[in-house]
Amino acid sequence: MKRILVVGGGLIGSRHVDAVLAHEGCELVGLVDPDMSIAPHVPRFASMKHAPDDVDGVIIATPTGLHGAHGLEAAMRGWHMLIEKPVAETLDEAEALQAAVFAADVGSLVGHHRRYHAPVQQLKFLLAEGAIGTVVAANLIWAMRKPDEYFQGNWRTAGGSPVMINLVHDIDILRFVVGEIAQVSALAGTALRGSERIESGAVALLFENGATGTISFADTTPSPWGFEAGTGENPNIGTTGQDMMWIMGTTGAISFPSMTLWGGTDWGSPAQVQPLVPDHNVMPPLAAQLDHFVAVMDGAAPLIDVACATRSLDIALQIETQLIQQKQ
Ligand SMILES: NC(=O)C1=CN([C@@H]2O[C@H](COP(=O)(O)OP(=O)(O)OC[C@H]3O[C@@H](n4cnc5c(N)ncnc54)[C@H](OP(=O)(O)O)[C@@H]3O)[C@@H](O)[C@H]2O)C=CC1
Ligand SMILES: O=C1CO[C@H](CO)[C@@H](O)[C@@H]1O
Repeated sequence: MKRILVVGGGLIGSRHVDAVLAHEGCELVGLVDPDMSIAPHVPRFASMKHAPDDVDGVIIATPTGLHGAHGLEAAMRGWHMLIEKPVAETLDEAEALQAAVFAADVGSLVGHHRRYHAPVQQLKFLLAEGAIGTVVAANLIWAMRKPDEYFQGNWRTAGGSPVMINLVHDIDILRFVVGEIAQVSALAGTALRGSERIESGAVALLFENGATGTISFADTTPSPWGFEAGTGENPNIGTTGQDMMWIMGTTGAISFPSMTLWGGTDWGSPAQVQPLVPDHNVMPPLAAQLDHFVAVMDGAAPLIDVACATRSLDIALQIETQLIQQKQ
């Protein structure tokens, strides 16, 4: 039985609390959050230093700017950690965390939970085995209308750019299924909410394997296209089941999450849909991620540790920096 502490009890932290309570291999030590009125049904601590020492693993679900400090504190106490994405706010913080995790010899996992979706894993496998030949291009959309209250009176007022909160997930799945990203070029859309925050934009990508990609993103449109809408993964976000990622290769193409596989090599006849049975999640990705965290605590290789997640952070920061520079 693994003793798990959750730090941060907001939108995602409360889902982690529920996942830990539901996991038969885990026992919830409690929740750390300065607001002692939330989650009164579980043991509560006002800060990490008030938590007991006999913790096996900590789930860090605090605002992004606190991930680095909370991760260092967890490493100093010898706790394995699952840190929400992005792994940290800056590359310096992520690198310091990487060094601390290594020095403390604790396991680390970063909450890019989309990697646990069965269709994402199937897509990675299909591309690797050449189901569409050599990948030439990947196009992705992440667009939804976030409620204005989401940005009011909290850390997201300043730090709520969809690049750091949402696109970092999309960047991570592109890295996971297509390959490492070598270069990015980004254009910012006009902000409509009257804040300095980035709200929308377009990104061009060059992968190390020579493929190119595009991302179109916005948090200001009630669009049907985005990972959450397409897969139904987030209970707070409506599901449309629409595709949001289209990948093209030398012998075919595939769209996600419908996993519609197209084949055809000749411009004289239309591409044909090929038979493919999409894989389905056997458990919610957050539960699968927790299962994997238990395995990591027992010595398994993490699917995405601090070092790997730092590469997704790096790409997100490059995009964010270009967008901010255009607004100055
Ligand atoms: N993987 C995923 O699907 C998701 C990941 N995330 C990531 O998780 C992180 C949190 O996001 P989200 O849940 O939306 O944010 P919330 O603001 O909803 O939750 C953060 C919580 O942490 C609390 N908190 C602040 N300071 C501390 C502290 N020192 N110790 C303990 N708790 C503290 C906040 O309290 P208070 O409000 O009083 O400051 C709040 O309750 C972000 O990094 C985000 O990118 C977010 C959503 C989904
Ligand atoms: O990480 C995340 C941040 O918030 C989103 C909602 O706005 C989630 O859907 C997403 O998975």
